[in-house]
Amino acid sequence: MTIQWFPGHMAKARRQVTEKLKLVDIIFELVDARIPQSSRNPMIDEIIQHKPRIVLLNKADMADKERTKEWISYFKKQGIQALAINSHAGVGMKEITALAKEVLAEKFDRMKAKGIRPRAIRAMIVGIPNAGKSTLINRLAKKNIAKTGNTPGVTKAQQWIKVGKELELLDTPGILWPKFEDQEVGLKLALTGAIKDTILNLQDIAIFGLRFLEKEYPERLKERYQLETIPEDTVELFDRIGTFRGALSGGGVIDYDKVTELIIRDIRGEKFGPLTFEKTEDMQ
Ligand SMILES: Nc1nc2c(ncn2[C@@H]2O[C@H](COP(=O)(O)OP(=O)(O)OP(=O)(O)O)[C@@H](O)[C@H]2O)c(=O)[nH]1
Repeated sequence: MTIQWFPGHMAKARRQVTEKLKLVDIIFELVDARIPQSSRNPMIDEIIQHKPRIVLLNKADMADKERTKEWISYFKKQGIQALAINSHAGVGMKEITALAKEVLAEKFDRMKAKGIRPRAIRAMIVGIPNAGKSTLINRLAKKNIAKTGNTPGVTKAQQWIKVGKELELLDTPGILWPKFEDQEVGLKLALTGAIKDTILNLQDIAIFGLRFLEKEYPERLKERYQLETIPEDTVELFDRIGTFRGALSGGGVIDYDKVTELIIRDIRGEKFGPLTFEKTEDMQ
């Protein structure tokens, strides 16, 4: 969450994923279901080459269910299987193995036809910081962390986590960078807590959040702050929210810093219900 990405870090992160690619049959690309596009690494296709993959839309509990369905169809249209999960509560865990088996069925059938003894599917999780990689690994691991240095082709002993009989997971995920140079992507990453607040102007984040709510979920915005109408003027909107929530400074005037913080906290804290900040129809 505190990573500052510089070209050197990016090259190293990429190398680490590339090195481990040959150890696994499949990549689990973990994204945040609230921002399925902005939480992806911009070079992911190039990095993982033709390795089979599944996109896991994590934190699905915090995302708009209808939009999540649309994103799953979107990925499928691109030829990528996708699944909504909640690593925190352990929802969708069994489905991960089932889907991996489905994606790899042909490869494993071919291995069987050649007389190769059946083995567990080997997988690695990759994703940007805060996507939930550790939470997912812990959830899948339970207590089944097994050290196996005898995997053919493994020079350095890798820690594999056994997930049932049919899946083995590398215990260290690949951490990749987001497309942070895009201002809107940055704002979405900040609103979902994926990047440090200090990188962006807090008021910009709050305003982006409010205008997003106004456009996509106006009733929820009105209800939360008891607004009959949503003022076009941002200062007026802040004033109305600040007055309603009593975000005042010592002298009784609106404290815009307090208003900013409470808006961001409300959005991150699901006070507007489950939200998804991007739509498949906006993809070119
Ligand atoms: N609501 C919800 N929260 C989740 C879920 N998965 C992870 N989280 C939370 O998201 C935050 C980040 O999770 P981590 O597992 O630390 O993320 P990470 O990808 O390992 O992060 P880095 O170590 O920074 O790369 C934590 O506060 C988790 O509790 C989920 O499915 N639902």
